[in-house]
Amino acid sequence: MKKAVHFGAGNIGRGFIGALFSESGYHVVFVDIAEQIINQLNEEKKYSVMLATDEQETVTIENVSGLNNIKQENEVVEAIKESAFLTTAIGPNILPRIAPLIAKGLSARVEETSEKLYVIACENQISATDLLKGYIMEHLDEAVKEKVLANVSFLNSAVDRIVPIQNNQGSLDVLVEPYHEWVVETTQDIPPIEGMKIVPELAPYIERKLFTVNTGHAVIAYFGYLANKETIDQTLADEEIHKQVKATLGETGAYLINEYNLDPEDHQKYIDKIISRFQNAHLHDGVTRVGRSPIRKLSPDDRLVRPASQAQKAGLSYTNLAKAIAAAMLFDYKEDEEAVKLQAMIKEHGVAYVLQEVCGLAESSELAKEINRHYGVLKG
Ligand SMILES: NC(=O)c1ccc[n+]([C@@H]2O[C@H](COP(=O)([O-])OP(=O)(O)OC[C@H]3O[C@@H](n4cnc5c(N)ncnc54)[C@H](O)[C@@H]3O)[C@@H](O)[C@H]2O)c1
Ligand SMILES: O=P(O)(O)OC[C@@H](O)[C@@H](O)[C@H](O)[C@H](O)CO
Repeated sequence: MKKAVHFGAGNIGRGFIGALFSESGYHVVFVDIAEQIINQLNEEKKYSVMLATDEQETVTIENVSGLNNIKQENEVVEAIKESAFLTTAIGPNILPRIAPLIAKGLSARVEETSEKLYVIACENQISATDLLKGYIMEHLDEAVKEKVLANVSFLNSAVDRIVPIQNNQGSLDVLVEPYHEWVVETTQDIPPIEGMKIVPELAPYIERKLFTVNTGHAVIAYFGYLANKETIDQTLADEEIHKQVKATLGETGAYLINEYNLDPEDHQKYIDKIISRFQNAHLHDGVTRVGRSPIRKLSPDDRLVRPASQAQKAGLSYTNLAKAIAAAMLFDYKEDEEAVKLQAMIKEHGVAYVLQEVCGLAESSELAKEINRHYGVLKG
């Protein structure tokens, strides 16, 4: 049976990418540090993916197993040697940590076979696979690098499916929204995978996805958190926040339409569809999950700062994005390591310092001034 090795047996790993490989006739080897999930995958050899709809349709995902990347390095290397695809859904910050083991696997593989391997990072980050490739290259010597570059294709991608934190401790089953989109950038002929869409240029797809789905999500999460809401759908029921989301997506929309020559009517339909996805009450998607890792979300190329600075450059409105950035800076959720770090930075050095160090915005920039103004108002 064909094999795919997937790093990260979490929500997107089991609920989306791993499921698509299994449905496409692959045996999926999940690699993770979560011992319990790995043991369960090896014992149960299957799990269910349930759709968050009234009917709760369920699909059984079979041909799965698990490996622990800390305790089973050699087995992971073997799996990399035997696989046609290597994918990740582990979080952008974790990619540098798994790179040494992937490098080891690729080194062993290219010594034995010149069969193509496709490496695809499925993270919410622009050029995540290119970044992963860079981290891997740091661990390869020159001769091996050449072979890896000849036999391994590194493909960027955009992934879209809302998978909340699961409320079923001890079970491998995953509740997911019905909608999904996986776009992979390549001009090569690659083995077909159910649900994978191939495009020659990813930029319009990933920017449209990140700056609509993830920007909208972030706005709901940060304003919802400030308003003591628990879930995304509950927050969106608040009229003021709903208006704020629409206004912010109006700003990212104007930038996207301008940048990628999108049809404004089609883009409005895309926004409406996404807002309806956020309203799915079956998901119980927490504002603290969606707002997680605020330092990552406030970085220059992510869902808030990049569309705001791009809009500013294009002479478009960015005031609602600036307000959302200010709300993100007030996310003081104690169980989120990055939120704690961000609050400590603000307390010690002030907002202007954080805008410079985290968001890459000079104090003198109009955008930084606008964010600072909103921060003052929101903080009260
Ligand atoms: N959940 C969603 O709705 C969604 C949708 C699209 C994209 N994404 C992206 O997918 C990625 C994963 O998100 P998720 O929601 O599935 O997160 P998750 O926390 O459910 O899954 C991440 C998995 O990675 C594992 N992990 C963490 N550190 C590791 C390490 N050093 N070695 C091996 N495994 C490790 C964790 O144990 C966990 O099982 C993120 O980049 C996220 O932005 C998520
Ligand atoms: O995964 P993050 O932390 O980058 O973003 C949180 C959510 O916006 C995200 O997981 C969405 O649910 C997902 O991107 C939908 O496709």
